[in-house]
Amino acid sequence: MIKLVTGEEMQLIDSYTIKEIGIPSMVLMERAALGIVDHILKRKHIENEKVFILCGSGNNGGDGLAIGRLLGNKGIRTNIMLLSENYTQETSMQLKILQNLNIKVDKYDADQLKKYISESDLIIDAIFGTGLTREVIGHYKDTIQCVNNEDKFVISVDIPSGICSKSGKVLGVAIKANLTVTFGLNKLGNVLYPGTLYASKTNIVDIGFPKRAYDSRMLKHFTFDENALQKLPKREARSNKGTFGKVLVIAGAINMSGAAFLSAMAAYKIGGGLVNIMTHEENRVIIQTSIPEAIVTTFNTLDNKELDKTCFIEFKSSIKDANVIVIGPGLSQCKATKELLEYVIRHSKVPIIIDADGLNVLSNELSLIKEHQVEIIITPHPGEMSRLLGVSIKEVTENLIENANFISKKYNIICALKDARTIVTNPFDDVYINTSGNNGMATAGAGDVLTGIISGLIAQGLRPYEATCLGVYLHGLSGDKAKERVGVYSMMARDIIEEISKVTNIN
Ligand SMILES: NC(=O)C1=CN([C@@H]2O[C@H](COP(=O)(O)OP(=O)(O)OC[C@H]3O[C@@H](n4cnc5c(N)ncnc54)[C@H](O)[C@@H]3O)[C@@H](O)[C@H]2O)[C@@H](O)CC1
Ligand SMILES: Nc1ncnc2c1ncn2[C@@H]1O[C@H](COP(=O)(O)OP(=O)(O)O)[C@@H](O)[C@H]1O
Ligand SMILES: [K+]
Repeated sequence: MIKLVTGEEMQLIDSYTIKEIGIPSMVLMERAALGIVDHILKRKHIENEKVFILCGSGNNGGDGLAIGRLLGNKGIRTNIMLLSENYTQETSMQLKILQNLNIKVDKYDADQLKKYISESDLIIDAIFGTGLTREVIGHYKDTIQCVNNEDKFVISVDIPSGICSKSGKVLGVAIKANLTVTFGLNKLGNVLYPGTLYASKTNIVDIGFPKRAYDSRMLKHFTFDENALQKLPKREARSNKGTFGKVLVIAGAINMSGAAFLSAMAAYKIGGGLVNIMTHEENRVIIQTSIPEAIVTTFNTLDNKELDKTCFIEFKSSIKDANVIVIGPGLSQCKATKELLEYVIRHSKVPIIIDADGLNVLSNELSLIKEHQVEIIITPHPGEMSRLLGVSIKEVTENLIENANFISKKYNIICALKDARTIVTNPFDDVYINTSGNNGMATAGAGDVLTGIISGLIAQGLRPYEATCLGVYLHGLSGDKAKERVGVYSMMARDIIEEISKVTNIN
């Protein structure tokens, strides 16, 4: 698990380290500067290059001054410009050290700035870090625009200047970096859109924050890297298909068998023991032919699109047998879907994953999930979430974490809000931010695959929140493998399924 922090949280970690532990601020700053210099010195022809460092008045600017000093020591041609005059204590001390060494530091001058930018090969952005609190205006804005207008390699110190460290939003204007080197823990702003596009590649350097400084805080945001594959459920040697759980997939109205197929296939491919598909009677043959490994039970609808109630006899025993239930993919928004959903919520004793049309039906009657007895996971995309919350899609996508948090808390459920950075929340404020996946996955059916993966993980015994976070991560990773094989243009949902085995086959 990789923790992520807001600027505010990082500042608390900074001040705990400095005030409670006693590591001097200047020591941290020196290590931060050394971390950046390491990256600069890795450049192939750095000895022939010219570096230009832009510094603000806060400690991010202090890092910049220290970088300038260390590069000067290495004989690298460096120009430094300070953009303002009300320095923090540390930045004043850094400036004093540079003065003692007779290192020139320019004050802001628009013409000189343009000259330095055009002369340099590498620009170091140390204007604002985690202390940015408001819109960037005036000569700061002009400076950032000047940098962005020239095609130079830019390294941002900690976070691209102009990006909000908590939300990833651009506060007016922001540096477009080629590389961001961040300290201690990665900042949310470097991971969330649009900030992540400005940060480009992000490297984290350890500057000596003691582990206790992180552990003493309730850090709620996290992400995964490939180490998360260790969390895959263990497969006992002495086992049978019952060991790995039973998934019930309630999916597929007339002519919509595809969604049921994709969810069920994904549930099998991730290791679920047995999948029972409950689908419309019309889909029986196609489903049985396309996925003979699945058990098929069916329901029928009457002329008015209500459910033919005789199906409840078989339905009851399917629900009783299942370890996890998926409901919604391709069900359509008819009365039957509402009846099925209501029945499942009332009678299930196992976790329920509600997706697609299950969510659309739910948005007309959220009271259905108010008094649920079991864990509920919803997997909306922004359109479905906007209907659930009665707000615009823009409001959803601009505040993914807040919206996912809100619905999780209000209804006591798990929410996987799907986007290019899917967010998974629970009622206890935990926030998983997914960084796997790619734009090839913006293809019909990719969401059905995700539901199947999550259900298969729950069937094998993972707890619902853990399964949802891991499922989202593995889904993205499978998409990344599919990108390598077929590329983003040709990727189809079935390509993601095909790659699940490559992702899980780790031993
Ligand atoms: N000892 C420490 O505290 C350490 C801090 N570090 C660096 O310090 C940074 C955080 O430093 P600070 O908290 O001083 O904050 P920043 O350096 O991000 O700058 C904040 C300063 O800019 C001003 N400001 C904020 N928004 C502005 C705007 N829109 N227009 C103009 N001025 C604006 C603030 O009033 C403040 O003076 C980190 O990102 C990191 O780079 C590192 O050196 C590691 C150690
Ligand atoms: N640009 C992207 N980067 C990463 N993941 C993406 C991107 N676009 C889509 N996805 C993922 O693909 C899936 C699409 O799901 P969804 O919109 O429900 O599709 P459908 O309803 O067609 O099945 C989600 O899990 C989403 O996170
Ligand atoms: K910066």
